[in-house]
Amino acid sequence: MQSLTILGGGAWGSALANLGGKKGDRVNLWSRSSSFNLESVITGADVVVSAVSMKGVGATVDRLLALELSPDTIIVTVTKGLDPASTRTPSQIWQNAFPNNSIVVLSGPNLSEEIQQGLPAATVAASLDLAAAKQVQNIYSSDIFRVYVNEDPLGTELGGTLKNVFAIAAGVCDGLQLGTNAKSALLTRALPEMIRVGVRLGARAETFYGLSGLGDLLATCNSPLSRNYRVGFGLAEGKSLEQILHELQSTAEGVNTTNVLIDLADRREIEIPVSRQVYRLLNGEITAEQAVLSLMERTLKPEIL
Ligand SMILES: NC(=O)C1=CN([C@@H]2O[C@H](COP(=O)(O)OP(=O)(O)OC[C@H]3O[C@@H](n4cnc5c(N)ncnc54)[C@H](OP(=O)(O)O)[C@@H]3O)[C@@H](O)[C@H]2O)C=CC1
Ligand SMILES: O=C(CO)COP(=O)(O)O
Repeated sequence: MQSLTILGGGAWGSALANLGGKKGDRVNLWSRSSSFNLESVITGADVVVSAVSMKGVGATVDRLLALELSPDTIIVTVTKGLDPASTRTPSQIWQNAFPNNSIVVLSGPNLSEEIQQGLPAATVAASLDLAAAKQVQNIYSSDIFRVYVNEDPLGTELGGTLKNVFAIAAGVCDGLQLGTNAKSALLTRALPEMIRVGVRLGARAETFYGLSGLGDLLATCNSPLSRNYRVGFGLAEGKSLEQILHELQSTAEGVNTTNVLIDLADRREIEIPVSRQVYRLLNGEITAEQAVLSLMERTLKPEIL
């Protein structure tokens, strides 16, 4: 029996606590409002899963740094975001803070509401330490959750993070009722945009064709269960971002990710035309219709994949 501690009792943290308990492992679900203290659930944990949203990663890392976390404890991060100050990914932040611990990224097409209903899903546990990834694979695999492993944590993490920008675009596309052809074009052009960014940041291109990239792109861009999709849909309906986020009462990481991505792409001169229109829309510079028109009127070019 293994001891598993989930940090963050939001939608995904709660689902991961349920999934983790399927094999009889001991599971602790902790959030900052918990009555029990963090030290008691960290001590002796084989695996600690960080399921907080991006804005909580820094504070959660600091809390753990103040405690004695064993170097044998595997840290799993499931956050899909980018840090606005450093543009780093959550796994990079965790690895920097805990250089002696194995860091595993768990990411894939995993809409928490479907998983809470017991519907089947698959995901990826990725780490530079393959043994640690396999340990997480064994803990989480069940008859409703199939876990693959790979050794590209950055690519795995960036797939899940960047697709949120395109989920906003997909929500716009559906909200404006642009049709199946437009949606297909959007998703197909999104993938090379994700790969372009990922490869420049050091990820492997092929990772983006897997569950954590294309898989999560398809799930999130086609489901009203996705909060990022709902942001785009609301913008197409003419709602303000403030109103949408207020109604959502939950995390839509794509809003922050878009802003950080533009910052990063500007500094590194990476061409990200779809993301740029999402950025302009989120920041009130253009309407949803103008965003579509800008993409259609771009300079004609070969189809670069
Ligand atoms: N929901 C989903 O389907 C999936 C979500 N993810 C990713 O998982 C992450 C969490 O998402 P989700 O659970 O859905 O979001 P929720 O909005 O449901 O929950 C957010 C969680 O982050 C915690 N949190 C926020 N700020 C802080 C902080 N400053 N310090 C400590 N904890 C903080 C919240 O704690 P508190 O409750 O105390 O406010 C809560 O536990 C996101 O990055 C998301 O992209 C990944 C895969 C699937
Ligand atoms: O990442 C997710 C599914 O894999 C959840 O998507 P949202 O954060 O858009 O709800």
